[in-house]
Amino acid sequence: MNKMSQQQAMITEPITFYGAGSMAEAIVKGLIAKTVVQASDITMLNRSNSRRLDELQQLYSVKVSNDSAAVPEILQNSPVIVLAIKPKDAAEVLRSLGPLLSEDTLIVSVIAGLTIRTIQDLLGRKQPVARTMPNTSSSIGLGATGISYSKEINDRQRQTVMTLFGAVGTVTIVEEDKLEILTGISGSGPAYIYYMMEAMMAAGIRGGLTPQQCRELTVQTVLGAARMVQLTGEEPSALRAKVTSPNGSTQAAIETLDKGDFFETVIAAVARCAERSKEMGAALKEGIS
Ligand SMILES: NC(=O)C1=CN([C@@H]2O[C@H](COP(=O)(O)OP(=O)(O)OC[C@H]3O[C@@H](n4cnc5c(N)ncnc54)[C@H](O)[C@@H]3O)[C@@H](O)[C@H]2O)C=CC1
Ligand SMILES: O=C(O)[C@@H]1CCC=N1
Repeated sequence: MNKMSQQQAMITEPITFYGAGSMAEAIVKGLIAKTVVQASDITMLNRSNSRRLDELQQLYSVKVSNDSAAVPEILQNSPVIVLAIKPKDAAEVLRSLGPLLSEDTLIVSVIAGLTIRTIQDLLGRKQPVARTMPNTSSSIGLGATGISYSKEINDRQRQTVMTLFGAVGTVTIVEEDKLEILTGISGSGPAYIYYMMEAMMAAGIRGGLTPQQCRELTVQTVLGAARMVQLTGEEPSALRAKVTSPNGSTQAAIETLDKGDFFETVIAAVARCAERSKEMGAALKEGIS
């Protein structure tokens, strides 16, 4: 795996986000905050929700459209199209998109499970594709994005993709068959951490702390733990050992987690996430034939 951190270059070509939901907004918010792309170069599309588009336009000064008469021309004139729709909507969108593309239009997909091969089959052409798996922390510049490229992609397009996602966090290039397990760790991962935080806060409230106190203590604890791993370079297991006094309170807590098979349960959750991504991809592939 090849890791790269933030890139400072600018993207000067128009980018269209096909789908204007949580993930598209997270990326756009991060891009605008880093001024890597001018807001006037970004267009966000959805099917019908005009209120949502108005909100995005007001927040980020981007262009927006859900006008079915105007959308084909927007797509035809966009050298970079980011697919940010749900997997269930992907087949229909890709089939209609294929005939509108130029040979070198770059397709960037954030859709879980959807393979490069299926994207090209649905488009009906061997388009340059970057299959990516970002996460919602991109909105604050702390995303972690996994990327795999189709062989049709050129160096300039690779650079555009690196700039796009490097501006909103770290980028990890992987073989395409590793993107599902990567989804299990970093694509869906924020949700597991939030779930853990929900449980810690609930425990604190049950123990008599105020919700505000629980929130502050939990957030700082998670933030501090992540930064400790990052800044010390130590393994999480070594840092855990430093918190865990023999026969102390932490050991008692870890033993309780182990009774619930915590470690293996997390591994099973990541594996099931990866498997579900594959299932979603397979369903889209089956839809072709
Ligand atoms: N939410 C997350 O944490 C992550 C999501 N993803 C991927 O991002 C993709 C989008 O997910 P979310 O943003 O969470 O979904 P969402 O439901 O918030 O957004 C989907 C957007 O697509 C639009 N859309 C649907 N059909 C359309 C059509 N025919 N034409 C134009 N627009 C259309 C919807 O109006 C909506 O704006 C999914 O494929 C998901 O796998 C990837 C990484 C993380
Ligand atoms: O839950 C999902 O399917 C998407 C993919 C990664 C995060 N959210």
